[in-house]
Amino acid sequence: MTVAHSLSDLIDPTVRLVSGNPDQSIKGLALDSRKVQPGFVFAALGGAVRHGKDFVDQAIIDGATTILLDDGVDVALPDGVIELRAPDARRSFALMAARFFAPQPKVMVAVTGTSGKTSVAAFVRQIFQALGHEAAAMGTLGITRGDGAEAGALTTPDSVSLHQALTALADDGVTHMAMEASSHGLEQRRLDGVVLKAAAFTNLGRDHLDYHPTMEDYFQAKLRLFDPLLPEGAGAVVWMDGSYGERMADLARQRGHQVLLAGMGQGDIAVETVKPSGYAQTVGCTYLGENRTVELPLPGLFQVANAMVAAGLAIQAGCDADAVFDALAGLKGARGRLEYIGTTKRGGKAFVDYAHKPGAVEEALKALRPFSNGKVVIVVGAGGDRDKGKRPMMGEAASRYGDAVIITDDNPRTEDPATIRQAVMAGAGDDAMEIGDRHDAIAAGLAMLEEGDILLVAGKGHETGQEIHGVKHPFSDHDVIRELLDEGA
Ligand SMILES: CC(=O)N[C@H]1[C@@H](OP(=O)(O)OP(=O)(O)OC[C@H]2O[C@@H](n3ccc(=O)[nH]c3=O)[C@H](O)[C@@H]2O)O[C@H](CO)[C@@H](O)[C@@H]1O[C@H](C)C(=O)N[C@@H](C)C(=O)N[C@H](CCC(=O)O)C(=O)O
Ligand SMILES: Nc1ncnc2c1ncn2[C@@H]1O[C@H](COP(=O)(O)OP(=O)(O)OP(=O)(O)O)[C@@H](O)[C@H]1O
Ligand SMILES: N[C@H](CCC[C@H](N)C(=O)O)C(=O)O
Ligand SMILES: [Mg+2]
Repeated sequence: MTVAHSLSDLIDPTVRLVSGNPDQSIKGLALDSRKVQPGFVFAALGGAVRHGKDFVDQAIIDGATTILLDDGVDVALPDGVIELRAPDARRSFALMAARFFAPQPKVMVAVTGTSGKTSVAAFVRQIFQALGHEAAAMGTLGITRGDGAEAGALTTPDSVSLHQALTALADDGVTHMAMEASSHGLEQRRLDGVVLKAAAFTNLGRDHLDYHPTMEDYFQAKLRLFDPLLPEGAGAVVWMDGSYGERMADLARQRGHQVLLAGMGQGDIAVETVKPSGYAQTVGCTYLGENRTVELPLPGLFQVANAMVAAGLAIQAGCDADAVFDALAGLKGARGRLEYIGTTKRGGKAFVDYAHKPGAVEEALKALRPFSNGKVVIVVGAGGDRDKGKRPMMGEAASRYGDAVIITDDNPRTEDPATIRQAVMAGAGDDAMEIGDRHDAIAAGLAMLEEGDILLVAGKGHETGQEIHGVKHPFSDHDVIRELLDEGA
């Protein structure tokens, strides 16, 4: 439940009141002038495309009583409007949202990394649930509670929507929460003000270099989860196998966190053996030197990593380690993550996965290889209006780790689909096929399967749309495969 607050109760010490009355009653907060209502604070912030200062006049017409601005931004406000200034107004605004919408669920954890966030958050939510807690997850799949999900537009929602949602969940009895922290969300301070018990890092690989100027900037955005978001001395979990694990762990330790390391053959949670049996895996691991065996009901080595990170997060959040490791036997994969859909009449198996970056294409293909007695076919494309540099790298990973490659469209958005496909083809090599229409590409992939072969349809996972020339058409890899199998593929 939200009530009006006095402005002075909402602002952190870095905010300067330049003009106006600090006892003013605040009715709501908006980052976007189009959401302003009478009595609101409007934060006029610089964005990727525009600057909120250009919408201040409209916000005031619509009833904003208070305007929050970064220091140094040149805007003259009319008399009677309360002016707030801050060195990092985006952060101050998120902290304001946290105070405005309190309370939050009592136990919250967050995970960041290029790949694995949705899976880890889903696993932590399931572990919390198995241990008897009222739990929810927030991320790419929206807000998930029990088996139901309420879709959201972003992995990490803007700070107002996020804090409002947390409070609604807390008011509705949710005590335990697992959240995905995207690099955009961390950079844009969308999660600032969330009180975390523990946080985790999975890995860092090529993605989003349209938004972050360099890999180092991308790393620094991820680091914000450990510093400043995670309170000093709290529990951190770091998956050590990637090239950034050690550095992230060192920085987390320097910040004073209790760092739990996890990895293949290394760390406090060390995976020693993995034996696949059907689509499940028996994992032999040690936790603080003690041997454990986990029956993980999921295929793929990367899911072992995600399950171990999830276990670490739940333990760092205060759960009993024995109960946590027991709970791993009941995990279900997040929708569209290495999900088996069905078998063709000739005996080839079709999977859907959300691999839409080079490292994920590699991992997904490696994960499926043990299930194939013959070839692994991949249908894949790259998204429009996103990191262009990853396109040939995705094609390269597809042809290196797959036996046959079909390049298709995956949300070209406002770009020319053929141009995107060409960029992916450039990395995939001459043997790759190009079939723009995704339905036809999937049909061609299924038709190539013989007994024991595998088809991986990569990139869309849970998605239910294909955005072409700015228009979103209904499309689900899952449904298309099912239909084609039902029609006799
Ligand atoms: C590049 C990016 O991340 N943009 C996000 C950002 O917008 P922005 O601030 O840069 O927007 P802008 O258009 O430049 O506008 C500047 C300011 O003027 C304001 N404005 C603008 C127009 C107006 O009429 N009135 C007004 O007040 C805007 O509200 C904004 O504060 O802040 C907005 C509010 O939080 C987000 O909705 C928006 O997400 C866009 C739609 C988006 O597509 N983001 C994606 C890339 C994203 O964030 N993805 C990550 C996950 C990626 C992954 O891991 O794969 C995610 O967390 O989902
Ligand atoms: N630990 C991992 N290491 C490498 N690849 C992974 C890992 N976990 C998942 N993947 C790959 O990344 C894909 C997306 O997984 P998931 O949705 O869990 O990650 P995410 O970080 O939430 O991704 P996004 O940022 O796109 O939401 C999977 O379908 C799989 O191909
Ligand atoms: N959160 C990611 C999802 C990408 C999914 C893929 N299907 C694509 O459209 O590239 C993004 O917005 O970049
Ligand atoms: Mg995700």
